[in-house]
Amino acid sequence: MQSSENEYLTIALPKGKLFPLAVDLFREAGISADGLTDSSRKLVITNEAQKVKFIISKTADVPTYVEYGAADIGIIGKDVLVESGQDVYELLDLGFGKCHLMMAVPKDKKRDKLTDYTHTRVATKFPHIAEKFFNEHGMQMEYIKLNGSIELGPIVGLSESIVDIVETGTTLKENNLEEIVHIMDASARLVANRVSFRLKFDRIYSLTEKMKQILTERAEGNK
Ligand SMILES: Nc1ncnc2c1ncn2[C@@H]1O[C@H](COP(=O)(O)OP(=O)(O)OP(=O)(O)O)[C@@H](O)[C@H]1O
Ligand SMILES: O=P(O)(O)OC[C@H]1O[C@H](OP(=O)(O)OP(=O)(O)O)[C@H](O)[C@@H]1O
Repeated sequence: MQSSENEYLTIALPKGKLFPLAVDLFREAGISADGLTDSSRKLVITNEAQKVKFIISKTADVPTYVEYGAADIGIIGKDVLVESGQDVYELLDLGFGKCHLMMAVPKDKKRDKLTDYTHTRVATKFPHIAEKFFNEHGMQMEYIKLNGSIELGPIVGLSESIVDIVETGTTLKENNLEEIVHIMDASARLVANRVSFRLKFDRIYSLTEKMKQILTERAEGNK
């Protein structure tokens, strides 16, 4: 017999840039809850009629809630998902939150080729992705983990380079940095806990199909 907790679909949403986009998508898919707004300080928001609970989490923690089953599904950027190394089931590329991860250096300190940076310090919020990338290029690096404003690293002499997200390129430009190598593309993903996906298959599958349909209609509307 299922426990009453299993009657709910628990959804982990990241605070920050993806939050309003994720809320819009769920609303369009027919799932919402009173108080699901940017300004709310409530961490769990329940819609009893729909048997849905939203968990509002720090961005980097969404994959953890989903892997451990504290949330059945979640929305998270591919960058954060890969960095976390967490074992979740990736259901859908949501197409928003598009950006890419890259390495950048101060414009006036560019070296001739990538391998010329071997053994230098790189500041990043994504040390695992960075290390994998540099290892693949046979480069040993020193990684300095920062939690934000990564571009400061080379400006204040903390590191020679950064590995970070670029969306419009404005932050790089305003800080006299230049992208020297593209590492990976990213966008928001719908993910599921592997056990929840089996136990709550009908609900999760029909929600995924509904979202697919919405994304297709949005894409056609943009043509
Ligand atoms: N310009 C951008 N800057 C940062 N992230 C972006 C950008 N464009 C798209 N994204 C995507 O949005 C996700 C969430 O970004 P956001 O800045 O809200 O998170 P965060 O800075 O990690 O959160 P927190 O402030 O809680 O540490 C990123 O992981 C990435 O996938
Ligand atoms: O190419 P752009 O459009 O300028 O966007 C890129 C910037 O956005 C992100 O920072 P965020 O706003 O998440 O702040 P943070 O530095 O605190 O992580 C990222 O780390 C870059 O700094």
